Formats: sequence, C-alpha cells, structure tokens
Amino acid sequence: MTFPLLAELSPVAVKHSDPLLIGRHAARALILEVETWPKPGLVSHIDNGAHADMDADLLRLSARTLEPFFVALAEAGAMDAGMDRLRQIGMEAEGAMRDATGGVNTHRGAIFGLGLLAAAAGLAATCDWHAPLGALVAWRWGRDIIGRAPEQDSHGGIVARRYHVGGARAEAAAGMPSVYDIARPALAEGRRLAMGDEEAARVHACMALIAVVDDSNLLYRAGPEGLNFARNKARAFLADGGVGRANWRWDAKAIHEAFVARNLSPGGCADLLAMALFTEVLES
Ligand SMILES: CC(C)(COP(=O)(O)OP(=O)(O)OC[C@H]1O[C@@H](n2cnc3c(N)ncnc32)[C@H](O)[C@@H]1O)[C@@H](O)C(=O)NCCC(=O)NCCS
Ligand SMILES: Nc1ncnc2c1ncn2[C@@H]1O[C@H](COP(=O)(O)OP(=O)(O)OP(=O)(O)O)[C@@H](O)[C@H]1O
Repeated sequence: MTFPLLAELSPVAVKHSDPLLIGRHAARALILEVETWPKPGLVSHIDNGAHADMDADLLRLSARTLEPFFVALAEAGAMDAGMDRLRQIGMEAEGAMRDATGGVNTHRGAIFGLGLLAAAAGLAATCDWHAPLGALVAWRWGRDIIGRAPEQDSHGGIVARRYHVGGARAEAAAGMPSVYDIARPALAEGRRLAMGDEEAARVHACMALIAVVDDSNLLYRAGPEGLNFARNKARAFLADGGVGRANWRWDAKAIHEAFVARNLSPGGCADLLAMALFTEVLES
C-alpha cells in the first residue's frame, strides 16, 4: 500500500477533542443519514427500502445505543490504544447493537468506520495532528486493520473471497478515500446545485458513492450484475445533473424503487455518507 507523505495531505484543523462531543457527533451523523430520502434501497424516515427487518426507528435506537461506544473509542484513541483494544470496544458495540435491535445488523459497518474515525479524533488532539482523520486511521492502525484475515463466514468475508474486493477494512486501511475523494466533494457540489438544501446534498453524495464504491452488501445480495446495475443508475442520475434539476427527487425515487424491486441495498455507501458528515463537523 502506498500512502501520501504527511506534507502532501491537505492541512486540516481537528475542531473537537472532547470524547463526549465526538461520540455525540458520530451518533448524530448516523441519525442524519437515516433522515435522508430517497437513498436507493436504503432505510429512511420515509420507508424501509429493501429491508424487511429494519425501519428508521430501529436505526435511530441503534444510533443512540452506539453513542457511548463512540465515546469509549474516542477515549481509547486519546490514550493511543492499539487495534486490539479498539477491536474489543467495537465487538462490545456490535453486541449492544444486537441486544437493542433483537439481533438485527443495523450498523455493523458503521461501527467499524465511524468507530475508527472517532478513535482518530481522540488521538488527533493528543498528537498535534493537522491532516484528515482518515489519514490518521491509516497511519496509526492501517497495518493492523489489513493484516487481519477477513472473517470466513461473514457476508464480507464470503464476498471478499468470491470477488476479490476489500470492503470496509480496505477502505479504512487506505485512509477512507471514498469519504474524502468522493462523498465530501459531492456533499459540497450537492449544496451548490440544490442551493443549500442539506437533504438534497446528502442524496447527491449517496449517489456519488454508489457510482464508484465496491459495496460488499450489493455484491453479497446480487453479485457483479447487481453492483453494475446500481452503479449505472447512480451514474446516469449524476450525468443528468444530479440534484441540480427541479424534478431530481422523482428520478431518485424511481431509482430507489428499482433497487427495492431487485432487493439491492448499498449499506456500505450509507456508512460512508455518515462518515463524511461526521468528518465535515470535526474537521475544518
Ligand atoms: C471489519 C468488519 C466491518 C468486517 O465485516 P465483514 O467481514 O462483513 O466485512 P465487509 O467489508 O463486508 O463490511 C461490513 C459492512 O461494512 C460496510 N461496507 C461494505 N462495503 C464497504 C466498502 N466498500 N467500504 C466501506 N464500508 C463498506 C457495510 O455496512 C457492510 O455491511 C467488522 O465487522 C469487524 O471485523 N469488526 C470487529 C470490530 C473491529 O475491528 N472494530 C474496529 C474498531 S471500531
Ligand atoms: N440507512 C441504512 N439502510 C440500510 N443499511 C444501512 C443503513 N445505514 C447503514 N447501513 C449499513 O448496512 C449494513 C446492513 O446491510 P444488510 O442488511 O444489507 O447486510 P447484512 O445484514 O449483512 O445482510 P442481509 O440483510 O443481506 O442478510 C449495516 O452494517 C449498516 O452499517
């Protein structure tokens, strides 16, 4: 893996060092992601997308349940904890999520990605870090993240073997490039195109992510054809002007319905959207 030199990264000030605030912003980012419609195939405050076992209330409950674990991860980061300790807290968070939701996987990917960013936010304050939090994740924990073999029987493990994609771990070990190179610029473009409409900007960023990310959820449910179908729909939406058109919401709704009809759900892209919203608040 090649990683840019620190001097090549854009200068960034990390604004918050209080673990309680970091945890609150992480949970808030998850809630904001839910309050976004139409996100193709995904759960929102309007409908459940391609999910029979979740709705917005369950995702909100899950987000609230996870907040103390994001606080703990920020505290662990501030103590320069290694990956074993972060993993332990992450597994406890997964257990609490399952207890709260009756066993539903509401936020497994989000715990991992947002959790690492929360730990990096805690660490940043103690080591005078002036670059993106994703780069700090890669620099401090990247080798340990990628060095660990994927779980054999998880959906991600199955997809990784079958299609040779790296999923959430590769994304994190590379410094979250989909957050910084795709979602953050798309949020800014969406705000400009939709004249400050924040929900529109989030839909725009979600489409930009679906257009390029190797989302292991899409691959698990529908293989490469499903992934390509999803990408082509998102690319066409963006090529037609994204949220800059007056009738964009109808087009996004039609894409959402096409995903639901095929049981497609880009859960990884939903996680990456939440991570982009979180880093926007923490970095300037
Ligand atoms: C690493 C994890 C995510 C492995 O899960 P899995 O084997 O199913 O891998 P997979 O890559 O498919 O990711 C799972 C979830 O990540 C999200 N995701 C899918 N594709 C991507 C992608 N390309 N980029 C980012 N996230 C993605 C989705 O929500 C998906 O459900 C994780 O569950 C795990 O090992 N947790 C242990 C706790 C831990 O290490 N925590 C670290 C500190 S919080
Ligand atoms: N709004 C959302 N709607 C759906 N999934 C989301 C949403 N936000 C985040 N996700 C992510 O999607 C993942 C769940 O996706 P999904 O239910 O497709 O996977 P699964 O439980 O592994 O498999 P399956 O449901 O196909 O059996 C979670 O780990 C979560 O992080």
